[in-house]
Amino acid sequence: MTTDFLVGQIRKKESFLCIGLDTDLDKVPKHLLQEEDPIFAFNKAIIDATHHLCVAYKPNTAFYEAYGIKGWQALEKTINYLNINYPEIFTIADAKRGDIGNTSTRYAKAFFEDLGFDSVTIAPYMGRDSVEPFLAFKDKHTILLALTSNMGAFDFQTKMVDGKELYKQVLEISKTYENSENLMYVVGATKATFLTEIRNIIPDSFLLVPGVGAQGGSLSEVCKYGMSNNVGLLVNSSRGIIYASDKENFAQASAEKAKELQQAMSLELKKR
Ligand SMILES: O=C(O)c1cc(=O)[nH]c(=O)n1[C@@H]1O[C@H](COP(=O)(O)O)[C@@H](O)[C@H]1O
Repeated sequence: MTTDFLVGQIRKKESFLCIGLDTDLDKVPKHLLQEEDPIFAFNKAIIDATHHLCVAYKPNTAFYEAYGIKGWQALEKTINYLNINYPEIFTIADAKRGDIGNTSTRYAKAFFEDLGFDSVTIAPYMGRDSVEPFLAFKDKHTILLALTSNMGAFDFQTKMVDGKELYKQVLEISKTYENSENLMYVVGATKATFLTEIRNIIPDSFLLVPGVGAQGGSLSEVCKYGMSNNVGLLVNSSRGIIYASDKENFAQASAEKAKELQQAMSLELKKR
């Protein structure tokens, strides 16, 4: 998917919501556990109830890998279901990969070619040759961790390196990578005030912003400091939406939570 198409969808739906499909069988409604594939049954119900309110879905692969082959099959069914039924949706494999070039090429094939995701999250720690194999795929997006939402972000990401915070070095150096136009970045919603300086370095890049909802980040702060001329934001909520209820009406309840965020996003878009 091109970035222009994504921006068009954001304008049309008045939403830059990404719903995180962090599907955990300890948290899904009990009646689904009798289904042949409870993970897919849960995801399908959530997707059917919420697709008009969001522009992206982000399955975090940990939640699928945790169930072995069955989990991986559920992930494959989920991405196929999205690509066939809702091709206008931007899909993110939240896998946080990155390795020596030869290995990164195989990860890129796995997520972009075999599974058919539009994007994948990547850890930048191994540098240029670990990221460029992902960037080589046309109309696919590589979402580099810049400043993450967790407390551990302060262990390394904000440390000074050559007179500049490490996360700023990640932003600046990654701009020199081949096909860097295919880069997006992760910035946690809990770090919203950092967004002004981040936007000075990458004024137009899309940011995946997790951390509203369960982690306490503020949507209005993220928009105030992070919105660009082309919106440039995909704001993710996982638990805050998908576990709104553990009863039969769980999908409807998740749609209500998604609608609350979509309406707040619509207001933010109108402010600009
Ligand atoms: O890459 C991510 O998506 C990510 C980066 C980050 O800095 N913080 C973060 O929470 N995430 C992911 O975003 C999702 C947040 O989930 P909730 O806190 O339930 O909304 C999880 O899948 C996290 O793994």
